[in-house]
Amino acid sequence: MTQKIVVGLSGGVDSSVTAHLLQQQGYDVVGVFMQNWEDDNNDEYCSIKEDSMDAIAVADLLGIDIELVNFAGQYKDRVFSYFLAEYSAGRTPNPDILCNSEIKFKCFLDYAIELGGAKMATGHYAANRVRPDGRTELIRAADQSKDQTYFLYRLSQAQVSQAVFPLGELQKSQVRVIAEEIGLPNAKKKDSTGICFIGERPFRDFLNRYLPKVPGAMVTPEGRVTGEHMGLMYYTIGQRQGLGIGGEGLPWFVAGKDMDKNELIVVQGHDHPSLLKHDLLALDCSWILGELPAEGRYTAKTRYRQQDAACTLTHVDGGVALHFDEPQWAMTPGQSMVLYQGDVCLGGGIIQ
Ligand SMILES: Nc1ncnc2c1ncn2[C@@H]1O[C@H](COP(=O)(O)OP(=O)(O)OP(=O)(O)O)[C@@H](O)[C@H]1O
Repeated sequence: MTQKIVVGLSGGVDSSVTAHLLQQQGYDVVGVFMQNWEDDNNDEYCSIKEDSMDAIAVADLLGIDIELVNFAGQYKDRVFSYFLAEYSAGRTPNPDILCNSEIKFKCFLDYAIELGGAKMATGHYAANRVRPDGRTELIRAADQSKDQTYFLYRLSQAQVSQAVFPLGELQKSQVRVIAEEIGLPNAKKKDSTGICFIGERPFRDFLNRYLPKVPGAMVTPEGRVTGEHMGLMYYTIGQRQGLGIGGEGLPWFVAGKDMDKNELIVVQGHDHPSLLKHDLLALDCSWILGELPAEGRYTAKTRYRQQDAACTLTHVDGGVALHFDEPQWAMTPGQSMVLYQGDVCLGGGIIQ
């Protein structure tokens, strides 16, 4: 009997090619399109309707069944509420990471099992491999420029071991060629960008719909007032655009927030010492193999689009401390530190 596999079909190129490749491997493929966001005002920035129609067209072309499922309630409770709480606390969360561990690889996985699938697959650029001890590890994608392990670091052993990532060995250019060869209607569709529920909409307007803005002073670390900020939640460490202070000398950057005084700390110059730090504390950690990595040498990323950097890990109460060989730029509270050993993604935690 052919094995059933449930594929997350987003209407994009990657998941469409994923479904096709699994068909070729002989699986009985079922597609599922998830709706994770419901907007009451049906605005112009929301592409869910269009994406679901694309997913249906792809399923039609491939000759597979497709189910539409709504996880918007779960998304609000488990991802969006965290997103708002973090912004209120002056931090910069990454909701797409939580969406993977709480929705795509939890609600979706449960649903896939209900549908009779022994496994679930997505078009993520990542791979997994069973180790000699029987546990499954998460591996970087062959296409280093597309690798998405950073977004998957909070998956548990159970989640990683039930996932299939057919694009892990391919380059994105090969995926596009396959998409054209099989005549996918969406072969030229652009990659999605940004946080999924915000999409291309203006970020400040969106956030202000949910959180009140409290303007305050913009100050240098020495306490000199340089202007007014529009609300601390709108700014992130390392931000240069939108500060409204120009004039003489080097450009200005956000270097910190004083939540008690409602002040935004700004410094002049990309390489100002308060933006460059050797040390990092990560709490609320999650480890793919189910155990805290031993103290020692690793590499780590503190943002997605970044080469990982050499560091030394030590254990601390409730998490890990990293000391980087070279100072890292604009490490941001609320963002994730993701730890690697060679090509293996070990997990990570939230930067404090
Ligand atoms: N709305 C959705 N419904 C079902 N699966 C989804 C949905 N959004 C994303 N996924 C799954 O998660 C994978 C990674 O999502 P991501 O948002 O990174 O997509 P992407 O790289 O733009 O891929 P794609 O080209 O397939 O949209 C997708 O390839 C797909 O398998």
